[in-house]
Amino acid sequence: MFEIDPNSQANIDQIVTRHLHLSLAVDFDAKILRGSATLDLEAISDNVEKVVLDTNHLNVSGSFIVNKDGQEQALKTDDSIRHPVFGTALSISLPNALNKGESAKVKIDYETTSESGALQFLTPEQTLGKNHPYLFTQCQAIHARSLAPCQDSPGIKITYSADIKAPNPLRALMSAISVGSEEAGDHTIYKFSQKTTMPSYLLAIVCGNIVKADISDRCAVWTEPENIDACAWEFAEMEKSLKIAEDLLTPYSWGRYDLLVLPPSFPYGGMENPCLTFVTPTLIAGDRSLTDVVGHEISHSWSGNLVTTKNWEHFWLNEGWTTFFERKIVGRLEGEDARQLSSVIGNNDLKSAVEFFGTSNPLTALVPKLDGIDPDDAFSSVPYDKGYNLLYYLEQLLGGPEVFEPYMREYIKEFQGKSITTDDWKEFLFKYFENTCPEKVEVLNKVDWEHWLYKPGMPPVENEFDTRPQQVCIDLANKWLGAKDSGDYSGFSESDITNFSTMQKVIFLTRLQDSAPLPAVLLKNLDSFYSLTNSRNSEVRFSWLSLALKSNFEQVFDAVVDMLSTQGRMKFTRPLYRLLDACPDGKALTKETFLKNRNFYHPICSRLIQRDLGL
Ligand SMILES: CCCCC/C=C\C[C@@H](O)/C=C/C=C/C=C\[C@@H](O)CCCC(=O)O
Ligand SMILES: [Zn+2]
Repeated sequence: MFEIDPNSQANIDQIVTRHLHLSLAVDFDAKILRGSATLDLEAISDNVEKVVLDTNHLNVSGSFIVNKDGQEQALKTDDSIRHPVFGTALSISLPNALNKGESAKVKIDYETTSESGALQFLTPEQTLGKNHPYLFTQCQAIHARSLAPCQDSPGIKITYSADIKAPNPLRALMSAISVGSEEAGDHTIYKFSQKTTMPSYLLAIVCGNIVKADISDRCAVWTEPENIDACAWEFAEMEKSLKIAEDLLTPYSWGRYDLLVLPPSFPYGGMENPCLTFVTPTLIAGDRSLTDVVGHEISHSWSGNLVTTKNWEHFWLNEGWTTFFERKIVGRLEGEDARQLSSVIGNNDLKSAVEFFGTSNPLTALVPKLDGIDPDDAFSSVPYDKGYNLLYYLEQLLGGPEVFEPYMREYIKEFQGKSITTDDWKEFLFKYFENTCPEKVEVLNKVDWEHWLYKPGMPPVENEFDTRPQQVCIDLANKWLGAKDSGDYSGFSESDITNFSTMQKVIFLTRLQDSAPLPAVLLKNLDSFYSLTNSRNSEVRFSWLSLALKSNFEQVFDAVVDMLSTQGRMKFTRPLYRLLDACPDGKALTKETFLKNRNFYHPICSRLIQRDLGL
């Protein structure tokens, strides 16, 4: 326990799961899933007498060995080991010890509970259509154990199959290929198969009134019928991004790439569930200006889903590489200027994360220690953008894209299907350049690895991103700061930003935030010229409301409450609650708004906001 993975109690050093079969029924009245999990296990050491699985908030009614002839024999279990963060270890005694290479099939009958953190059951009024309930899961990082008993460590890779029984007319989908369905009275049983090995955090289920719009022969958008047209239009170019990623890396190996647009409480921008990426509806801007998140999730099909972190301490290998690939796609879709702007925004996010945690906080190290720590509590932009900055720095150091991109491809080929640590990554980096350009090893030996990988705070080297594409944003911000002093706002017009991309608007507003608090008259003029409060673009609206709250501009309080009440994406909700709470007259409104919306938010989001606000 805890040797290989500080966040799992499973005995993955003795026995591993090869395949998982889930047979579950969705009960919307009881708001639980009921059925069984069957694990094909293989001993990787001698004399293995038990299998210890991760569970959290599950009711287990029985564990059985399933013999070759399908006979089930009850097994003794012990669930006395309970960890406040990592859940209940389910220790199952095997009828006879297994030696290395021997296998066993174990079935656990169970049901989830109202405390299962992976699940969010929505009432009809929390959906768009208002007619049907809805269920979706979020398993990353360690919530799969509240969906099913499993070895809930990214160091274990499994194939899986499932049959999910859902009440008509609702439809179930999973992070797998749909392989048919059968009628069962007023229910339907949907069958799934995931033949590519993957970590447990990529298990995912959705069940609701969802329909599909095809984008290409391997891509489709799924969502409620009420917004299927808007979503199909918004994401019409995802096949193009998928092809760019394939050219950059290796052929796409998961079969389908579908996109599910969830109800607004979904806590993340996107979640890279294989075959079926989950995304927030806050990406629907009406002008395809927020689709870089889709580029991020597509990139996870290689970094994270094929080459996986061995445990959550090496999460940067998932997110740093994915952010790097995401920005390569942005560069090929919209030009190098866009990649540079995206890098600048990311660096600003990194600075905010380091400031929020504190520059000496161990969680701002690229590879933090997570003993006893819930990964959700450690989550921030650090693994994304400090990871990105390291890879960008290495690309420059080693001779640019023409040298680095071939290495990227070889890295994916080397480790696909595996779970690795930072040491594995670094060892291959050196080996690759020893073999291809030995003189580069000297360059690699000069990198301050200790600081980049293990020191908290900002990186030892600041990348020089191209400031030209952001200059127009900086100039406009300076013009507004000039007006602040002169009090003359006559020189502005809405056309100042009509040609700004989303990224340029975000950089412009972030630049002004650096000079906050700004006078109310300036903010009133800014909003009236650029109609920011009513922007349909969630990133622009979020940057504007953050700037206004940092200046205690109370006229935006209603718009802030509206944004906090109509979507649950933590990237927006957590900072907005903190900023509203910091306003002299915002405290009461903060608490009132949170208490009103806490059941609207996903459990992960509610818990983290409650912690942020000290409620
Ligand atoms: C290095 C230590 C930290 C390890 C944390 C691992 C998982 C955090 C757990 O909360 C899961 C996070 C899942 C994030 C999914 C999607 C994100 O890319 C979205 C980023 C923010 C947004 O765009 O909304
Ligand atoms: Zn990601």
